[in-house]
Amino acid sequence: MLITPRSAASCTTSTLAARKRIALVAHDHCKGFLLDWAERHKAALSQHNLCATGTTGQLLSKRLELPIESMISGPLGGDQQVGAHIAEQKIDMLVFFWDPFEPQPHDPDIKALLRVAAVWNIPVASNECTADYLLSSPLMNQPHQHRIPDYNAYLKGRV
Ligand SMILES: O=C(CO)COP(=O)(O)O
Repeated sequence: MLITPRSAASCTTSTLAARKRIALVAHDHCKGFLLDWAERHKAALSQHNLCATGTTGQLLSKRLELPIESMISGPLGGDQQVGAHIAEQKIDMLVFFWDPFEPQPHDPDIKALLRVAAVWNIPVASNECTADYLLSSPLMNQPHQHRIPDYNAYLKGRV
């Protein structure tokens, strides 16, 4: 039996530019890993536009000395802010070292962020190894067409 993706009818494509808009996020026990990873990849990251949740962003800009747009701190709404930017197609890629060992007070926000990243089909790295693979992809520095929800068709079907 051929299984058609449920959302196939309401998808379209969009192009991720060669210069990506990358969001960087890490939970407290993972911040050291993200900072070390980002420092190792500073040259590659400097080719892109970077943003981050509040604390992560402050630490990263100190360490990397690169321009980084810092949003609100995660527990105060930063995950939601990043998620909103993804839904608005203002963020192309998410590197989120979330902590698999610690419960977080803003767990619903974290789930929502990861969900919206899946909805908008952007590349997501949730650990260092995947982040290495992502950054070494040839697609990092070239335009890349990806499938996204067709919002106009979605609305048309609802009103
Ligand atoms: O809590 C976070 C992600 O869920 C990260 O927030 P901070 O970068 O402000 O610590």
